[in-house]
Amino acid sequence: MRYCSQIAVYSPEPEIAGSINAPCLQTVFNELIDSYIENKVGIAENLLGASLASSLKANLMSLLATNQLLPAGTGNDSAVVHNKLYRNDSIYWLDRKHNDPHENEFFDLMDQFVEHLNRTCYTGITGYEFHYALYPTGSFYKKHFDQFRNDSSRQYSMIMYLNTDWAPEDGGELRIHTLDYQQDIAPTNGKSIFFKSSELEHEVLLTNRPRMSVTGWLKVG
Ligand SMILES: O=C(O)CCC(=O)C(=O)O
Ligand SMILES: [Fe+2]
Repeated sequence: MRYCSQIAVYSPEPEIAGSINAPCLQTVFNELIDSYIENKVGIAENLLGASLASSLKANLMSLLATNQLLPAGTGNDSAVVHNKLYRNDSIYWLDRKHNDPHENEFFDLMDQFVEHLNRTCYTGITGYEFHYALYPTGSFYKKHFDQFRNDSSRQYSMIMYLNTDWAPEDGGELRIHTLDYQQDIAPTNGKSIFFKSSELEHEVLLTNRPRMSVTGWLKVG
């Protein structure tokens, strides 16, 4: 029995025939989901894998070099506000239309994760959106929730870090706030984070080094 979003569901784990990676991927998917159920924030170390993490990081570096990153805003389409005192990262949306093999590999992985999540937790996710994010040295993102007040389509937040050799003095931790405790998570390479977008208030602490990630939301409706 597995509890997702306060709903108890039976979660059979059938073998997926024909894919040699399937059992291994399912283990990582379950690591992310089970740690989310236990601690409100799910963490898995090897969802992306070193090769995909390094390719996505190379994409992000090249977007930076060609001035394609845009200042991130807060709020959604109708009311995006750019307030550098609140957040000062830069972003670029991933899209299958780019025909980039690494972005497509990433989307294939997310499709499998969503399929697994919907099958084992009846979450009813119907879409997603993901962007690259670069936090330059000295940047941060103040305390916030990811679900918009005027739009509840964002159900789960996912963040995947692309930072090799991250040291404690580099800062840039993801700080999770709950009523009972505060948890700081270092943005180390390949680590994936998963939590409910309406539930957890969080922030990105000041980073002392450029900090890279892919961040996104699993959506309904
Ligand atoms: O990069 C992180 O650790 C968190 C980013 C975040 O909170 C967001 O983009 O909404
Ligand atoms: Fe956030």
